[in-house]
Amino acid sequence: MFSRVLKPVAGVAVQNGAKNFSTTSQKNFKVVVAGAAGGIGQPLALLLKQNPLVTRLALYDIAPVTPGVGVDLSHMDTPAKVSGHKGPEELPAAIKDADVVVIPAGVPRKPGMTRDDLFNTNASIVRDIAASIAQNAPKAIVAIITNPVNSMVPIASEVLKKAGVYDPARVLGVTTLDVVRAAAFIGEINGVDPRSVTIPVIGGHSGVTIIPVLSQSQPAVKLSDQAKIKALTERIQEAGTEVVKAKAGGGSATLSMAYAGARLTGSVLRGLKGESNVVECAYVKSDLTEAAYFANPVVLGKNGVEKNLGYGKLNEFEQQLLKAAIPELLKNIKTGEDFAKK
Ligand SMILES: NC(=O)C1=CN([C@@H]2O[C@H](COP(=O)(O)OP(=O)(O)OC[C@H]3O[C@@H](n4cnc5c(N)ncnc54)[C@H](O)[C@@H]3O)[C@@H](O)[C@H]2O)C=CC1
Ligand SMILES: O=C([O-])CC(=O)C(=O)O
Repeated sequence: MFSRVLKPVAGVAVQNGAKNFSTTSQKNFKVVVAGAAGGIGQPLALLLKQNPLVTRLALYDIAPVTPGVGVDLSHMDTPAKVSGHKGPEELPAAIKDADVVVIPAGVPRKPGMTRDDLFNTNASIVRDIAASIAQNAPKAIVAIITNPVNSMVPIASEVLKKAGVYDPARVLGVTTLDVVRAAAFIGEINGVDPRSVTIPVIGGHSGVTIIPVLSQSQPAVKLSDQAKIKALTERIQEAGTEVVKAKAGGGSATLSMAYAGARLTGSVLRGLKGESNVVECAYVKSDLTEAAYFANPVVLGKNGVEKNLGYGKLNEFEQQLLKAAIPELLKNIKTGEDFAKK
């Protein structure tokens, strides 16, 4: 069951979950990457192949190269057994008995597009993968990278609900890249190792729904005036677009996303293994605000989301950001739910 949602607490610290992969694995985990041949999928698989908690790594994609990506990774001298699965007929075998399914399947943005512009293509991709999870690994933790995340998580949740296997503690939208970026930028400003920065980013994963809670940064952000805080906030909100523009038609963030996805997956596995105090921001089923799904720090445990830590105290500027985010989130969630209910 989804754990009770706690009242927002002040000054929530977000651990840098990827830093310490355990070397004494107490359990063997099967992880599936759905969309494994893509810009995110391949480096994500490369990173997961190095995680000692992963003993089976199943790569799924519709691209013909997928089995070859599997063969390539299988030559690495790390324990995880790799399998490659190509096309919908091989989806059930890929998903079967998975502990975690990470989904970066779907199209990325090109300059001038919003994440919402990806909805029409990506909605059915996520729906079909979720349907296979319902049949073949109903207890798996599902981590959705595919955009628009704000709408894809409601789609997967509705599909699992229809199949009678929905557990809100097991469906996460991956917002880790927002946290990673916020820490990178703050590290640069403060002149410290970004891995020593803890910063919650709450709300969702697009434009105004991305709310970096800079007032809770540890260490405090060394910016003197509000105009600079506003500019940093906007940079974090638009960081995805910064990459899309820089790649000039060649796609969106892939390598930093693979890093962030491997960190989130590693944290999910550490929670499943029974490690305590594993905290990450993720976009989850929520009753903290009007929005039925909301991102903020959560504790990951043996059944997925063990505890929702809330979003703590927001200053006046951050409260305004939250106010701006909610209508957009409500719209994105409705779009996803309406699609899934069709
Ligand atoms: N949550 C986040 O922070 C981020 C999300 N993204 C999103 O991740 C998604 C993937 O991005 P990239 O890897 O750059 O795209 P990509 O185009 O390089 O790779 C996508 C892969 O999905 C595969 N695919 C397409 N339809 C499929 C299906 N029905 N079943 C299985 N696989 C299928 C393609 O064959 C391709 O290999 C995009 O929607 C992008 O917007 C990207 C960056 C950050
Ligand atoms: O911006 C995009 O389209 C990809 C993405 O979600 C990100 O980089 O945050």
